[in-house]
Amino acid sequence: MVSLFLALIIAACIIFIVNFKWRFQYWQRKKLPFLKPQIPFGNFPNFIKSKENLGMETAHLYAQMKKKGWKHGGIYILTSPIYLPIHLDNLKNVLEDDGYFSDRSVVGNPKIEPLHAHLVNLKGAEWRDMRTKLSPSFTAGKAKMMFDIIKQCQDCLVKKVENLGCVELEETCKNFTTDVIGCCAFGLDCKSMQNESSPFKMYCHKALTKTILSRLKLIFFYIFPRLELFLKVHTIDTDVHDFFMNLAHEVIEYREKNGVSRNDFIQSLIEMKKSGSLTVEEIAAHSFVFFLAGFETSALVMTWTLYELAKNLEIQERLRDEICDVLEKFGGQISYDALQEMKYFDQVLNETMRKFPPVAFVNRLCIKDYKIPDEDTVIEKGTLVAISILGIHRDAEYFLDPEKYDLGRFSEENKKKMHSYAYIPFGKGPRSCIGMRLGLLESKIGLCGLVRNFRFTVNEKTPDVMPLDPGSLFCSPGAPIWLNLEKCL
Ligand code: HEM
Repeated sequence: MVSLFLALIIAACIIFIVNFKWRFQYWQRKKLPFLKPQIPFGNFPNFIKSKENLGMETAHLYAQMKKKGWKHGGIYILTSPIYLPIHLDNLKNVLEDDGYFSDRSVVGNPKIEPLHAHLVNLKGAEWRDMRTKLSPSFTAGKAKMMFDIIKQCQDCLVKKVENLGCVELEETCKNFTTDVIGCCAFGLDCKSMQNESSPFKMYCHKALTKTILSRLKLIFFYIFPRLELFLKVHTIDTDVHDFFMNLAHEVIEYREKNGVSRNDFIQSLIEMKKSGSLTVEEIAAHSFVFFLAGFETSALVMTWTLYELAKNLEIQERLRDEICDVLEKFGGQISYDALQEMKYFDQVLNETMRKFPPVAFVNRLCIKDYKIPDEDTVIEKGTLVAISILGIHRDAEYFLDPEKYDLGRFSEENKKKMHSYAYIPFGKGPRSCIGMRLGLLESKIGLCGLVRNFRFTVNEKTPDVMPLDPGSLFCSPGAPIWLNLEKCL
């Protein structure tokens, strides 16, 4: 009996290993160079064991392939094959080729939870129609209209920190971007946003808090999307889902009943509803994506910028001088036009997003068999594709001494020489970031208020070397960044 049991266990182990070995030969069978995977984690052992940030682990894989001189290669997450383009031409083919790679592999199904029916998740024709409908809400003119609302949030931010002496950056910047989203995307009153314990802030926090179990669930259904639909899996807590849905319903009803109109994002969606092109549920979903896609990204741009400015005091001084000089020309008032004149500021933001792209990698799903030009390999329908933005941004071929924070890379002259795919913090091609202008504007307004008013230095509580957070899907700091701040006279 015991020996039968033992034989069964041994047989199960053999089947398990053979199965893995067979699956891990996928790229070999496809004649694509590949990095050796590890049973059972594939090429992401550290991310799955929560020891490394996903974006950073992908960047390491990119660097290994680059070192071997490959133009592209195959990797695996668990047993799922992922195609990783390295050469910028291969990358361009994926990002521009709308007919083969127009979808993302995402977790969260609109048929199960309507709040997921937003641009990041939508696929195929549904995505294309929605992108066309929403694009007019993200023009420079629309961003400009939101300037005053964001400026009020900036005033609150400056007030909040002025007597602190020392701040933890990420939390401070996230508070600001939550205020911006509350006001612009959900039409909340700026005053209500000053309340630290507002239900909006509480639910935003809850929506983003990920337990180990929920992270594993995300990875699992990211790899097996069909199972997610089959099992009708919920990825947003019901109370969070209901809160954001009800909030959108209430704001729309209030504005429609009382004839209230404001220069915010939700207003342009309400106008679309009036013409019959959006439903209330869709408005809720798009406001929600403003939060999901815009909150952490913009907060990270601010966080890493202030961190680098505190470490590079000359750059900080020069930036402050530019801000003060330009504002003097504009009567001391921060305005949309004044911000456009701050060219050194743009260099600072660009270099921050080069070194710390908030979205460190993007993914695509191959929707039709794709033959790689001039090669025998066919990327099969259903294959995941990863683009390592962090890997490209820290590639010494495009950015010499990539760890250095060097604004010269983004001088007018050097920008002209840069390959257009070597710097892609907002992605590229038809699915690139629709909120780019808003994200930049929001970060610039927040930073402008802080740098104009305070001198920042690194506090001793901040570690010398800053890792990335292994628990975050973004390029987030792995430890609290504390800065001292001193009021500028
Ligand atoms: C500085 C801040 C931001 C950065 C660095 C950033 C970066 C990105 C990146 C890398 C993508 C993926 C592009 C791709 O897959 O090729 C993306 C997509 C997206 N972003 Fe942003 N983003 C920022 C701010 C915002 C804001 C404020 C919004 C507000 C609405 C937003 C909304 C979106 C949406 C809706 C998508 C999906 C677009 C589509 O699939 O059609 N982002 N963003």
